[in-house]
Amino acid sequence: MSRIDWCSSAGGPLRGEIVVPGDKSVSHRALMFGALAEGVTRIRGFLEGEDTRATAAILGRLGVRFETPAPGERVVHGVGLHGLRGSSEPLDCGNAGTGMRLLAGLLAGQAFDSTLIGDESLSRRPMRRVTDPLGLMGAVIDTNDGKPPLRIHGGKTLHGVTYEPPVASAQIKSALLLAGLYAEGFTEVVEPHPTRDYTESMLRAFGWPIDYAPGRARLEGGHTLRAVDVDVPADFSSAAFFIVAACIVPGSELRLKAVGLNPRRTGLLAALELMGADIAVENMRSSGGEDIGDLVVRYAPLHGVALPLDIVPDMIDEFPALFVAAATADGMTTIRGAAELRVKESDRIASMAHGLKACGVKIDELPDGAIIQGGPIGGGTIDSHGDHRIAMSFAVAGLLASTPIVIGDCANVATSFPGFVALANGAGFRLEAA
Ligand SMILES: O=C(O)C1=C[C@@H](OP(=O)(O)O)[C@@H](O)[C@H](O)C1
Ligand SMILES: C=C(OP(=O)(O)O)C(=O)O
Repeated sequence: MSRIDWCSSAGGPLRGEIVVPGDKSVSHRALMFGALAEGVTRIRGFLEGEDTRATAAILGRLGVRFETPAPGERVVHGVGLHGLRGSSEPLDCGNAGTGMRLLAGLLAGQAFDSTLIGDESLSRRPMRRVTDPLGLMGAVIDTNDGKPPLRIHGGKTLHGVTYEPPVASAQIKSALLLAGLYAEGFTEVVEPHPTRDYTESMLRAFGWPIDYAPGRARLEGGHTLRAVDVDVPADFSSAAFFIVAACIVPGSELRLKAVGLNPRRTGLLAALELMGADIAVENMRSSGGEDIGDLVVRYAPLHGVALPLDIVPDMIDEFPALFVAAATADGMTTIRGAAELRVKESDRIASMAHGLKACGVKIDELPDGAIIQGGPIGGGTIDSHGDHRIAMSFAVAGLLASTPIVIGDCANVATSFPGFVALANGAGFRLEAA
């Protein structure tokens, strides 16, 4: 990947209507369930990001045929639960933790061996959180001291377990449920806090019997998946950068259309409302069992808060953007209970703290969060640490900075948000190549 640096200058207000790209979590899962189903699955609104394309490429190596009638569309020719064929080559998940952890569960139940690899960032991320419980089900997976590559031994008989993950993680839950499709008996996951339930809802839509309620999911192996079309909503996590931008730049009024509003994703709205934001949800409707709606975000002065612990898992990918909102708010914001941020594409607490300090913001790192003193933001040169969400968050900070913010290493934005720069500049950002 060639290096890309950005320069974000004071801009705005943010005006007009935008549609952000399709949801990453839903796109990964639609590919996987479409591949394992009997019949043809049509996906609309598919995220053309590097993470989801890596998952499609892996499934292609395993014998699944895809068509791309137009950008954002995929036709998946399902091979059935036992129709994948092995690949002697390593399967490259790129930057995607979701891709690797879900595929680990899916591949643990196959008759063939597989090796999952990832880029430098993914190769540093913890995998025991999935390989240990998959091991309890009878899977055999070798790791590099708990990190990728994952060498998954095929031909193992899996059996269902009841598992209580130590951290709230939809990736852990989903890996176990995917392995559970191939296991004898029942697989049950009981979570410390409910996480996004796309795996459960999509399994049901594809005809697999599953019992689930927030925080609990249970299924039995040995059924069949039947192809069904999937409409992917716009990704709330991508919308988050524009939501925060419109909240903090005076004079803004921005409509984000048809955004996925799964309640396990929208903690940022609750956090910003506590801080004084003016965000309205309009045209709320249901599509494929998911809530979607338009968000109308108007500028309002924000004030600092002590973030309630129970909304943390519902906004786990939105913290870098929230750090920026807190840095511009009046007063102090305290974030706790978010240690998971340290094991994302970068250590997001450290990345945000270093970057905000470089822009003159007073921020104290905590092991599981930060204390941020809001006030004016200065310019500076910061490093995204190759993390898409850090890069886009500092692009938002640049809107209010007294001098430009130069953001290093932004190519990874293409993993989750292709077209970010053009969409941002169309809405009022002043973002250019540095
Ligand atoms: O299941 C998913 O699609 C995801 C789950 C979350 O990770 P964890 O399961 O590690 O919390 C999130 O951070 C990631 O971007 C997508
Ligand atoms: C954490 C993220 O993704 P993943 O775990 O799939 O790499 C993210 O997109 O913020």
